[in-house]
Amino acid sequence: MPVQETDDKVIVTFPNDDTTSVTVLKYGATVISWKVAGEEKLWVSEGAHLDGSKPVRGGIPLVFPIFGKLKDESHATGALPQHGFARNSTWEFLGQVGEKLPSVQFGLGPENIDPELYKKWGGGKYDFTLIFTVTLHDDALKTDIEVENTGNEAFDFNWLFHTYYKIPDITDVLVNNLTDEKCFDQLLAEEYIEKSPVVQFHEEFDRIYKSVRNDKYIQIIDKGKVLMTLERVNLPDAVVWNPWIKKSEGMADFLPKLGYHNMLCIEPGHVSDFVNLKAGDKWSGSQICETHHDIKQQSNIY
Ligand SMILES: O=P(O)(O)OC[C@H]1O[C@H](O)[C@H](O)[C@@H](O)[C@@H]1O
Repeated sequence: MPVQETDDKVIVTFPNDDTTSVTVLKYGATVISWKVAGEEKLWVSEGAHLDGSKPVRGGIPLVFPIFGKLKDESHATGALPQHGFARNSTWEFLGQVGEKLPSVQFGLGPENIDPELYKKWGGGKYDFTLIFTVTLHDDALKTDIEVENTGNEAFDFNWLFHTYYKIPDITDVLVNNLTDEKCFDQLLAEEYIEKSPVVQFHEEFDRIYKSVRNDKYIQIIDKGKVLMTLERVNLPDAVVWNPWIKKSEGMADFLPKLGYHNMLCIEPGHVSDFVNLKAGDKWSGSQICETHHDIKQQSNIY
């Protein structure tokens, strides 16, 4: 069976190869596993709550309509909790939409959100539909989001795929193609131009790379070998995050405590400013995570 639905999740396997699969929890429409030829590509904490009591620590949580926590209480998203409500609402499974490349869809609207939480977004005056599509390739995973404003008022939102990759060891990996990009360092609260020829990790890391051209690949390279190549469609920003020792100690659901060695978040999104969606309009964005690729070194000079 290429698509199997249980009470709380949907499991999709590749035709004639059940070692390649993706599992999506209905809670948050969170991808909690993606295996290629039996090898897990995503990191999920051993302490993650998968019972709908808390956003999942790992996999691909979906961030909407706010990234982080806005300090400006007067903005319509100002009262929302960190990363909004998409990751902690139960989405509707809409069914299978592709066969050769198995594809499934999930939907979220105001009726699926805890009313108290929904009210925190502009007092509950916005009407919207989110359609999340997950497509399994033999060596890649594509996730698409479409946001439709089905109400009468324009609204502002952020979108982000908060993807946690599983890696052998953070101290051995580097990320390329971010040189000369503008970034906002969330730890220093400073904006500057990334000057490192490659991004490496030896302490807590939390940067929003802004307006990175979508024809740029972002690659995770482990000791000279490409682990993952990321392509983005209509997602200008990329957050790169590793909590390192102290921050992971402070997260009760982050286990084992040394787990930061084995994870790296690269999160494509539209977060450095808001998308303003007029009544009746649609917006969409995609991330494509590919496991096979040569090193693609790209600069900002072209
Ligand atoms: O703990 P969470 O709410 O899941 O957020 C986890 C992380 O998300 C993003 O990567 C942010 O850039 C980080 O600042 C934040 O710590």
